Amino acid sequence: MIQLRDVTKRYGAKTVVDRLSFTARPGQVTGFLGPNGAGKSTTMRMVVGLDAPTSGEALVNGKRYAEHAAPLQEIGVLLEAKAVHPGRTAVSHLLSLARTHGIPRRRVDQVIDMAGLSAVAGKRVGGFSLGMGQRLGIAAALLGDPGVVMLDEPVNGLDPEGVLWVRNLLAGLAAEGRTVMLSSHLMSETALIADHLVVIGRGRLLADSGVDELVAQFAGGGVKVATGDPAALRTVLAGPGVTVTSTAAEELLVSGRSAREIGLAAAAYGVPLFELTPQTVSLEEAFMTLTRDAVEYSAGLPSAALQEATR
Ligand SMILES: Nc1ncnc2c1ncn2[C@@H]1O[C@H](COP(=O)(O)OP(=O)(O)OP(=O)(O)O)[C@@H](O)[C@H]1O
Repeated sequence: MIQLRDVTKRYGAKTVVDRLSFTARPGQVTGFLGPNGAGKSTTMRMVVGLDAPTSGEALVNGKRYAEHAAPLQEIGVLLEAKAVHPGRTAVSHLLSLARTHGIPRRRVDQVIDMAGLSAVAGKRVGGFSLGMGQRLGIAAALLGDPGVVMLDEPVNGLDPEGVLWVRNLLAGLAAEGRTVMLSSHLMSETALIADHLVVIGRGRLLADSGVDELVAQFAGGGVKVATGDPAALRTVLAGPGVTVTSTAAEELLVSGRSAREIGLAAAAYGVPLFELTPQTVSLEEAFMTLTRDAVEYSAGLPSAALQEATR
């Protein structure tokens, strides 16, 4: 489990993480989302003790990272811009990591296999593509067979096959009861991988809920109904909490009734329907709505953040 409790991080006068609290739970993949500069990497660095919170605490399985006797066996991480000596081979890199943490050689072979790196295990890392480098980083994160896995932008630079591989791998790790957290700035992609989403903007928590709930929250766009008799349907549906607007000659937009309720009411009164479509917004639209005031720079008009910074 990863727990953030009221964590604030300031660099000089700039608050990068602002009283952030959330929990990434075992058995789930938690997507950690936010636009560029939202504070995701800083938060992850605090979880593994690479940065210290100004206030609050970041805990891994109930303890601060440094308090664990064998942290690599507790939490495996992939952080951006991970330094691997380019002259080393994949296997020598993993072996040296394993040796310093008392991990047996056979585990190195296992993670090389899991990461699909067997064919290039003896090749120098300097010649690796971005995707192979990501796979090596993920292999290193899994080396200690940790109960918690935290990956910063793991699908960055991966081709579709690589993205699918990460998705299956993380789902498998969560199914084994591990805590899995990954960061991204792409909500639609993350929603396919994650069960739970934590969204931040300018260091603040904007959403912390299941993927389905978050989608439902933003899907409140009503139901589009096409009918041969709009006037009759309006009469049939009229009632408290129901709003009906006309969008075209034979088309209505209904709020306050589900597609099922509308269909049943129309059938009961013999009103013909040609279409019944719940209006949903795309996840990317939902994400932009959520983070609109929290992006550091947006195309065209300066965002609130930029105006503040230049004030
Ligand atoms: N050491 C530092 N000193 C000063 N400011 C910093 C430092 N590290 C990060 N920041 C600032 O903190 C903010 C959050 O950065 P962070 O890298 O955590 O965001 P992020 O959500 O991971 O963004 P991205 O998706 O672009 O990687 C940015 O404005 C960044 O410039």
